[in-house]
Amino acid sequence: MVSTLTTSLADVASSGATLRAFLHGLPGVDRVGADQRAAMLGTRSIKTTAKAHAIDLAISMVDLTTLEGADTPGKVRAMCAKAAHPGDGAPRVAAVCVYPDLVAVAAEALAGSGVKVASVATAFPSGRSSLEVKVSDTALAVAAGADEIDMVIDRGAFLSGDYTKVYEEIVAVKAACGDAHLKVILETGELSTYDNVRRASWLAMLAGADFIKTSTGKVSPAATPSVTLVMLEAVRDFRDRTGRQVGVKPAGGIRTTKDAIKNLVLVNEIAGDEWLTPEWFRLGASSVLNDLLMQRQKLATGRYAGPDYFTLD
Ligand SMILES: O=C[C@H](O)COP(=O)(O)O
Repeated sequence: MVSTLTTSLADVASSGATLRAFLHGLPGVDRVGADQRAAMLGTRSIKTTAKAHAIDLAISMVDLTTLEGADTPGKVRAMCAKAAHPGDGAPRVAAVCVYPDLVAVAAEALAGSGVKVASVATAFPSGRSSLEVKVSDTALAVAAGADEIDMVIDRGAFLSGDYTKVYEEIVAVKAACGDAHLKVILETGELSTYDNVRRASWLAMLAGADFIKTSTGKVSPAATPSVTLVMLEAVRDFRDRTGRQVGVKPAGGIRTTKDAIKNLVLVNEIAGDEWLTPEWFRLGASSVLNDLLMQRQKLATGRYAGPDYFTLD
């Protein structure tokens, strides 16, 4: 059954018309219902023992990120040291995410640590360049040691209905990734509607995304609970239909332990606990790790450490 459906989905992209018909044939998202459900799940409280486990799980899912024009090799090395050994027995994070020119620095600093090197690519964050440049950006990052590539979709093409262009770019970038995993950033803050978030999620998955990611962190709103919910529904439904599991990465604006735990509740309730591992769920964030470490220490000792105890990101 699954293979028949997979085959029919493969045909979906055989022409622009069939792709459009498929994406516009997806059920519409009930915006009010999605907002209410996300808000309701965000109020769930968890017991202290479960909280300690949730904090460590969240730390292990962090893609510790720096994407600033002012980034230096020194800053990236310091981040990598913290990513691999956050301190006080906390688990290592999932990945360090940097611009392509800093991949080699991160790869050297993280060698043997188990922490992956992720690189944004494809003319991040706007995606406004030729396909040739995007593919080369990707190939260079992979050659420098990236284990994971975070590409952006062409939002202009998507919003003007040129789904084939978006699809073909993802397929080409996926090919340039080789063994590296591909995360496809939808930039949901520019997609206007939840229906578009659902369509872009399916488009990325059909084209071969290993992960779908909400945002670049450069556009607001970024990873709202509602868009994460819509994307979790999409990966759940995609797996039901094809048998292939795709990961989810909310990114941008996730700053506190509360934000992180709300995301874990969403994953558990919407996609299911098979997504509750760093293999299938990531939190893209520049500063949440410090708060997770502070709350972790508070739970263990009953008090907060001084403000200079944790290195600043
Ligand atoms: O992918 C991650 C984002 O770029 C980080 O955004 P943030 O600085 O809001 O945590």
